[in-house]
Amino acid sequence: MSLPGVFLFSHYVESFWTHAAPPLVDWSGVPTLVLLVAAVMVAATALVARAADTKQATRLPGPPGLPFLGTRWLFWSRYKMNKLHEAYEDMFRRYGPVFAETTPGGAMVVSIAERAALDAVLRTPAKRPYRPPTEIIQVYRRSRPDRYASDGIVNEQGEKWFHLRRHLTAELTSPHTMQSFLPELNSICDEFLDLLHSCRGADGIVYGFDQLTNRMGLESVCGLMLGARLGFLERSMSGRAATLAAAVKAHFRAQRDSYYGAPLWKFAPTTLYRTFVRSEETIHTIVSDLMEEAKSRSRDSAHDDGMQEIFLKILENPALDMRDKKAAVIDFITAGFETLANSLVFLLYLLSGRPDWQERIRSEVPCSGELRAKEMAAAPSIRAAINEAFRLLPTAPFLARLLEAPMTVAGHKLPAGTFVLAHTGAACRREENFWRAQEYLPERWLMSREPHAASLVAPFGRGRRMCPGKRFVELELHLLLAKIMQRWRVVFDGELDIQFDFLLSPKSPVSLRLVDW
Ligand code: HEM
Repeated sequence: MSLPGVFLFSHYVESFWTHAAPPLVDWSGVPTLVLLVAAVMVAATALVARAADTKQATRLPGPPGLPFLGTRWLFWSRYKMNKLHEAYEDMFRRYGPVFAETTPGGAMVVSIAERAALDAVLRTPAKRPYRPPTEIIQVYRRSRPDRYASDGIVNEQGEKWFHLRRHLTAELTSPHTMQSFLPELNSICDEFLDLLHSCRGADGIVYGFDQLTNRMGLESVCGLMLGARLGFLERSMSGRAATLAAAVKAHFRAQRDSYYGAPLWKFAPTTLYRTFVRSEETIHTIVSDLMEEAKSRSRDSAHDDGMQEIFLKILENPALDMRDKKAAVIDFITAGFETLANSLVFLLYLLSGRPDWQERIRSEVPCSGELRAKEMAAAPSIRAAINEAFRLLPTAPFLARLLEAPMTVAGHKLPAGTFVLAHTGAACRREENFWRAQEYLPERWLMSREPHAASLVAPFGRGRRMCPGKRFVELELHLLLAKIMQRWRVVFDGELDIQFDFLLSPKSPVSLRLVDW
């Protein structure tokens, strides 16, 4: 989720609220006027800060911070919250490849897009890497000990995180599990193509392509985690799938707004906090139902196929609390399905500008039928196309870390505990790191031209907190691309509008054209 998106996390405040106490005072009686006054003050200070923008000197370059607001005022005035990727590009232009923001609490957040500094931060081996958690998730989950025994694998730290990671991800990251899931994955991809076919107009245009890819993401990640097919790819989707997809979207947006917006949700049950709670509860209810259904199916039939493996291993693991098992399935599904769907849209969008590379892929894959490891290994152009899409347009464009030890970055000494955003996506688009860096050139992965800083491409993160879904995603994207190219060439008219929903996402609805060869 990270996923910075998922994984751009707010500053960690350890004992923000106690576990048992309700997180929020009920301020329903507080006059709206107080909030209005606060908003006016915020706007006024933002204006003052703009005037001060050029005057302030900080140890690291960066925009000036204000008391109680830090540098967040920028995201309420100069920049748009749903275009944060552009905001960071602009700040790198203004302040250089290493600059600092400040949180409303006064903590420093250092953004890095410089190669040597990124290597220093991401290559430092850490046994329990600390990725700052999303505060709103943490606050909510700690207020519900009936449902959550921990903050979950995505947000937990230290030994608790290590325990969850060890017991929850061994199956998911194993090549053996992925190989046994391959036949099922082939059939999920085939069904997705049938759905695309049935939604295509006479001109080949598929309207709402992004929503269909979300359904594919749900079907495959739920299939992987719950060991059962759930019907998200049937022609008319159940209300449940649509509700789950909408809840996950709301969940990500609320995380983004809780981090970059006014932190009023910490003091009153604002609309933002209520929206977040609603989305988390909707996801919890639906996933609980899905788990119950999957459990009764596995009781009724003796499965020993690849599909059942992950779910049953998690369910049967005595080292895990039942609440952690449920939270894990929720976290895997929320971390997995939209990241996968967005990555597919970005990949096809970028490839639409390279009809020659589409032809090349088509010439390397068999005309039809199930794809096995052998056929996949024989199509290097597919891997190159995927690598290049992850380089140029990763759905998770930066990674969040807390430095474990003091470090010198671009000549500045950062103390242990500094919150760092490693902008691998921005670094990959810099000319000093890649030859013709702004262009989609899959060929660079088959015959590299200097500069070629391959280590900067980190769409799934780095080190021990790296995405456990990587192997699965790479397999699925490979299959999907091969199968789509077997059948159609992809045409995209115009530019794709991209926004920041705590992940880089295509602005919905997306239309693209699937043209028969
Ligand atoms: C294209 C798809 C995906 C992308 C781009 C992606 C990206 C990421 C990134 C960047 C991180 C943070 C890594 C770090 O901080 O070093 C992460 C973590 C994570 N991802 Fe993914 N992910 C994807 C799909 C999935 C899937 C399919 C699953 C589950 C089946 C998943 C589950 C997780 C979990 C549980 C974590 C937290 C791991 C931890 O903190 O130990 N992701 N992902």
